Amino acid sequence: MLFVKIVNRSKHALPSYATDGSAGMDLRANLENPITLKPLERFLVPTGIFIQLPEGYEAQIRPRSGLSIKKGITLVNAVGTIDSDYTGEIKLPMINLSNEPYTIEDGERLAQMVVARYEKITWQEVSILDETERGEGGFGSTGTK
Ligand SMILES: O=c1ccn([C@H]2C[C@H](O)[C@@H](COP(=O)(O)OP(=O)(O)OP(=O)(O)O)O2)c(=O)[nH]1
Ligand SMILES: [Mg+2]
Repeated sequence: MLFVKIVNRSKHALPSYATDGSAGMDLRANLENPITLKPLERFLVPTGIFIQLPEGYEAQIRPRSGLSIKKGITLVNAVGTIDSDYTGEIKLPMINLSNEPYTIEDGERLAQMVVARYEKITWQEVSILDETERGEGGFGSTGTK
């Protein structure tokens, strides 16, 4: 069990796992007034949540699949990274990829947060890399279907 400090300045309950097996906790908009995004409009939505991750951990902010496929509402940065030393408010850079306006309501679940360990590396500079089965092949090198 990993304990993580959180300050909740939102009007909403702490983010929580929806089911025992959920990887992410849903994050809610914390808004004074609803925000309407026109097609292709972006807005940095506040959550009112501030967290302090232990060193060696990050939080990944990921889109919600339902909202993205049904409404075209997603994160403009694809996956957000919350650094362990970031103690500011978690914000959600949302974009409307549909061709209709979309109104974000206060308390709406817009994204999900997954806490993950990461490795810090030290470069070992070499002039040539080891041979592998794939080598430099990528971008469809194994076939298209
Ligand atoms: O979706 C996001 C992405 C980032 N952040 C916060 C936490 C993160 O630690 C900080 C910086 O994020 P990032 O490194 O992605 O942004 P940057 O554009 O490189 O800004 P900086 O120069 O502050 O690192 O912004 C969010 O609240 N939401
Ligand atoms: Mg950065």
